[in-house]
Amino acid sequence: MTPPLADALDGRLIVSCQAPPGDPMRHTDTLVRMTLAAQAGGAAAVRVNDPEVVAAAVAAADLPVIGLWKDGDSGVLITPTVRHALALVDAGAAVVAADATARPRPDGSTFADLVGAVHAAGALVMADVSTFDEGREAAARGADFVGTTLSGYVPGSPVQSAPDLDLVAGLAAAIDVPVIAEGRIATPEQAARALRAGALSVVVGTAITAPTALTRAFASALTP
Ligand SMILES: CC(=O)N[C@H](C=O)[C@@H](O)[C@H](O)[C@H](O)COP(=O)(O)O
Repeated sequence: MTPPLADALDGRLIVSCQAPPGDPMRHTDTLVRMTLAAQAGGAAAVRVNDPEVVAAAVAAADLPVIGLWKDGDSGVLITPTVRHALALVDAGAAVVAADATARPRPDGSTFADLVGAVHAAGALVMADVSTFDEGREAAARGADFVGTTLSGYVPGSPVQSAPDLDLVAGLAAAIDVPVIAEGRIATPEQAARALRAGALSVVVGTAITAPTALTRAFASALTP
């Protein structure tokens, strides 16, 4: 069944308002300001890391918040356990984004366990996958959205500088669950192409909300 939230996301942009550890932008008020800027610019939703930032974004903005909680040093990092997922629901996330790759989760739970817990708590789940098989499996396990977030970041998926629009198209043709294109979408044209490939909506992070990474790209291009 398609959730009503899918109607609000259909054909629209989701902005990922995150900053990596150690980045000067990793500051709750700053990330809330990014969220408000995304809202002012016409985003349909935001994707936000950490329960504290999720709660602050939910309080400040009038947009659905897709929450994730990146934790750990290796393996499954994006919302690795049921405890992390439920903390995001408590913080007000409309959707919990979680790693749905085939790798073991640190609490021994399955992705289906996480889906069941989040649904029971009243929120939806976005499965972050790296391959076609993972996307199909996540849909079968009850994910409400499947995102191509982890393609290129997990062994077994193709490393490339462009977005993985083949994965978007393959999943969109094969599963009933809406597909969200995410990862390395760097221009408005690429975002539009992702929709034409079959995505319900498109997440853009670095190209909009990462001044440190963007500055680094310009600065290094000027270095002889
Ligand atoms: C792989 C991983 O951990 N991705 C994270 C997921 O939340 C974020 O670091 C990305 O910025 C996000 O997916 C948006 O992608 P891009 O910044 O390429 O537009």
